[in-house]
Amino acid sequence: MHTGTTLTQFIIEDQRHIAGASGDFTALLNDIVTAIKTISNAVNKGALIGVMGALDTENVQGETQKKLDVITNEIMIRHNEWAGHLAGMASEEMDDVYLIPNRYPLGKYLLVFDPLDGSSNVDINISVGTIFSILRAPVPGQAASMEDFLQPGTKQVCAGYALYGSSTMLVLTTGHGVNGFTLDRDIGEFVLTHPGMKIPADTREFAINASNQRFWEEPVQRYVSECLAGSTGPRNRDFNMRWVASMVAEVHRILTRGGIFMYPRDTKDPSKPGRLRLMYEASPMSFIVEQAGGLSTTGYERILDISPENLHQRVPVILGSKNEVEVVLGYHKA
Ligand SMILES: O=P(O)(O)OC[C@H]1O[C@](O)(COP(=O)(O)O)[C@@H](O)[C@@H]1O
Ligand SMILES: [Mg+2]
Ligand SMILES: [Mg+2]
Repeated sequence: MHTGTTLTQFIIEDQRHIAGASGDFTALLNDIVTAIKTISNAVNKGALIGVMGALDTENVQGETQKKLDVITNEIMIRHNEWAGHLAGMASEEMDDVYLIPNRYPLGKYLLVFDPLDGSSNVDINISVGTIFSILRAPVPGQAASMEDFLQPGTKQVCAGYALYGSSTMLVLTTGHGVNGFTLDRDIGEFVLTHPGMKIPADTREFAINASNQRFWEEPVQRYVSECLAGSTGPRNRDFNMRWVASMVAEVHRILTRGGIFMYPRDTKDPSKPGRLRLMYEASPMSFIVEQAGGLSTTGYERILDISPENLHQRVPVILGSKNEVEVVLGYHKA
């Protein structure tokens, strides 16, 4: 598909090759895209419309919610609940499954999302995003239970993220590679600008929150200290470091120029095997990274193979350039 193609045209063409495609998926994605455009406007307007700052409420993870965490969650719900494509929704900002109101028909898909990723950055005007994953409802047309959502990442029909940065971009996969679109506000359409995104296999750029160093396991301690030793150490080359504290921005950088992103298991809070959530952060990002030729692991297993036990389960995440992730994997096996 040539650059300049709109996202709507792209998806229609993509789905044309799927036998028995009913158009439901295309319509669902269209609703998600409308929600993302609405979120992009709200994030972009920021203080102008009084959406900066925190609320005195906490989400199920015990995190203080930002106003925009709740506003973006509402926008995703309102744009996706009515059209009859979904049997249920789940989100970082909602304890349980969101049941589609009786007045709307039920569909054959499930939508899981992180409405605002990187929310610690929203008040300081650093890139944030939205992450989403689409699964099939085990029983189409029937209200989904929590168990219906607990499917391994390999079962995803589609995964994507929106990045609200200097430009608003949408990057997604339906299992046929990864494509990036940029929002042209003049025509109100996402336009294909980054066809067939591929992660370079090698990199000299790592991303990790170094303030957690004393809690890391030995394999990660070793990997990071060797990167820091650079050309004076066993890796014989210098490395650069980045940490944006928005997973969407980190993954987008890696899709664009390579790199390795790590939020590994640490001993900071033994009850938490990681910081990032499987269903609406690690799984969709792993589908995208693998479709772009990268690797995504906990250090011990492929993230897409994990069978979820609950909606808000956390996992360690190590993803990015294939050859570099394999170095870290090797240290976990050593
Ligand atoms: O604050 P830390 O430890 O640097 O963690 C940053 C990580 O937390 C997150 O912000 C968590 O996501 P949410 O903002 O959606 O809760 C990730 O985007 C990011 O990679
Ligand atoms: Mg997040
Ligand atoms: Mg979030």
